[in-house]
Amino acid sequence: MEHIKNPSIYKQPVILQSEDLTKYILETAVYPREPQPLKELRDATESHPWGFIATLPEAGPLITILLKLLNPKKTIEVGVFTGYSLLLTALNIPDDGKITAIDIDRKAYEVGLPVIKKAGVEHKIDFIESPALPILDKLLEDAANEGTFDFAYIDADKENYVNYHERLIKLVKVGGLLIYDNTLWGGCVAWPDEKVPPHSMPMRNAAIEFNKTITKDSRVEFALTSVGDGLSICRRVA
Ligand SMILES: C[S@@+](CC[C@H](N)C(=O)[O-])C[C@H]1O[C@@H](n2cnc3c(N)ncnc32)[C@H](O)[C@@H]1O
Ligand SMILES: O=c1cc(-c2ccc(O)cc2)oc2c(O)c(O)ccc12
Repeated sequence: MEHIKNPSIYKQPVILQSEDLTKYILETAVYPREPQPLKELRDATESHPWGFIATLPEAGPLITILLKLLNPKKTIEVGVFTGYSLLLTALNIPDDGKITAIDIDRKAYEVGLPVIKKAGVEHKIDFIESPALPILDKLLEDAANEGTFDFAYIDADKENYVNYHERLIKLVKVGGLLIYDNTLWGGCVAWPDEKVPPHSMPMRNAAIEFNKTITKDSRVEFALTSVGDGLSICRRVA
């Protein structure tokens, strides 16, 4: 992750503003039911200097239920890192389901890859090492790709969420889901500017802009949930 210069400044408060409540949820309802491969991948990620940017395990059960309901055959992920959300998806789609997984950092993906292989789901994954926008644009050059994805998970550079949405809304079918992570940015979205640490401003402002854009977007139903670091769940309706 050479593009982020100082990891410590990115650490943020927990969304629930209560360490106790977060601990309660994790210990009561998340860790006891977390599939072993996901636990292993989380352990492998702990030694990574950027380990804290992985999708929070609190988000796992909700995403799992949505995937089970949707039973997606064709999915796309923007922002893989070591693969927590990727493995979660791979474990919860059918055996012939496919995930196009895009990230600029193959090294981080390789941290989780042995766990993904051991879990027997690597055959579902097509990992592409690249910035995501040109890949999405390339997919859209072929009209046959429009409306073919059942599910998209977006957890990359927050400043590009609006740009990802404009492309993914065309790639995901009507009835399909798009889930965006970090859309409450540690709660900072609700704070006055002067309370927000300067290093948090760009991503906090990007989250505010994204939430405003999606609220106005009549092509989706939209639930902004305080799960994990804020999960925006969008269902394409038009
Ligand atoms: C927060 S992490 C993803 C976490 C992942 N979903 C998980 O569960 O561990 C963000 C990832 O986005 C990637 N990224 C940043 N900018 C990107 C871009 N323009 N295109 C593709 N990936 C990008 C980073 O390399 C990083 O691995
Ligand atoms: O602290 C972060 C930083 C990111 C991040 C920064 C720059 C990029 O190009 C991509 C991602 O992402 C995070 C994240 O997804 C998270 O759940 C917590 C913290 C951070």
